[in-house]
Amino acid sequence: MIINKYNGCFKGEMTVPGDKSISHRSIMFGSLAEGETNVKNFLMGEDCLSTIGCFRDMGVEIEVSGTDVKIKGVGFKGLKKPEKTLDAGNSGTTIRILSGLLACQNFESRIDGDESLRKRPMSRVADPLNDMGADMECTNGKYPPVTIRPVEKIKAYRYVQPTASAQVKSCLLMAGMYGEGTVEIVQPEISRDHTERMMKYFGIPIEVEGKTVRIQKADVFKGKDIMVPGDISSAAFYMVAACIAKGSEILIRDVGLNPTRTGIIDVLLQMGGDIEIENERLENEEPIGDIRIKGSDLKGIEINGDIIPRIIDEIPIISLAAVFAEGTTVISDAEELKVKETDRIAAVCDELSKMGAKITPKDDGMVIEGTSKLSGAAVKTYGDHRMGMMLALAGGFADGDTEIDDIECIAVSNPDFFKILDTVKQI
Ligand SMILES: O=C(O)C1=C[C@@H](OP(=O)(O)O)[C@@H](O)[C@H](O)C1
Ligand SMILES: C=C(OP(=O)(O)O)C(=O)O
Repeated sequence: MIINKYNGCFKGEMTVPGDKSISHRSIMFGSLAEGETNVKNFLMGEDCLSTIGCFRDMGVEIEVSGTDVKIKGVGFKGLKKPEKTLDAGNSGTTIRILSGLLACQNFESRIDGDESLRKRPMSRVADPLNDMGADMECTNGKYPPVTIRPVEKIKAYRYVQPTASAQVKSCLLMAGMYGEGTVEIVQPEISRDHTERMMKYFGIPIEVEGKTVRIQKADVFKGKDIMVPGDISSAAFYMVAACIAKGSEILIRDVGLNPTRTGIIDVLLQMGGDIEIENERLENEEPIGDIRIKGSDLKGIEINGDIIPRIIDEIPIISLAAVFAEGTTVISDAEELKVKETDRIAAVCDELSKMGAKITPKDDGMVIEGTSKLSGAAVKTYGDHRMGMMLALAGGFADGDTEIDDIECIAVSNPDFFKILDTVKQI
């Protein structure tokens, strides 16, 4: 795909598709509930469709109409043995959280994914699950496909997480629902807490105390209606575009504002961004509101420590904001980027460098010297949706044309990325 330089700014209102993390979890808990769960504003992105596929393969009836999803819950113990290997596609969230659930079923299962997923570590869930008494086997000790066999029982367990990860936490919470005693997870920093909130919403016995989360064996729970807020990780791309382009003013309505996800707002404010939150409210235990962003002069900052889990998926687009900021931005403590859909430290640095950015990788992040200038180049997404969307915007701000090798990957989290951008683009 060829991207031409944008000549104007961004003005107007938009909504973004439903939150990916919450959409995944709505299928998981809706399937395990008794009776119907109706989900509105579900993200019809490929990752969430993979989760739907996995539950359908385990006998759950799931009807999709537009962005509405009706799940006919089979109950806590009602999943059926899949006839084939479950396919998590490109989705780390699907394969990791599902592993915790599959570990507690009375049937053997196998779950696999695409070429990118097959390179992502599964030992981070297999090791603690096996310590709890599960029987999970990874390929070459570490990777998908994984095989999970039934066991007699899942034991009480306390796990101190070496790295903040909502996928690992959620996986263990899933297993904890079926366990014989308390499962306690201690987080180094608080990662996104959508699982905890959704468990509370469904009446599952979960307890949160600071960085510690505890779960007891769950009982039957009933289906509920779920309204999925807009995905702040998708909104982040438009927020940065509006910050960079002078004269812009956009309003993004109905975005999830869960404090474990709003690091992008904090980072942009600290960089000098002009951002206001309006119309804040709570929908099924999740905060939601509207975000107003105006074009502004950005400055470089240091980004590290406990904000990292709150911006983990936003770092590629924050890197682009840093290119258009005055001064240097240093991102540290972000080693986790190396095990996403691609190594996002290397990919961001290599591709933005091709466009003339002054960006240097380091072991746990990158250093970006703001130059406010990019030149069109031939760049690669590595099949990573967040790289695709970041490079598309980088191309719009670059002099000359930018050629992106594979833009299809953006369908993983925002199939309407360009359509939404066009609604606010001023020429
Ligand atoms: O639980 C989730 O929904 C997610 C957790 C994060 O991964 P980690 O748990 O690996 O940090 C994030 O990067 C991913 O996009 C979604
Ligand atoms: C890392 C991501 O997703 P997942 O881990 O679910 O593949 C992402 O969406 O940026």
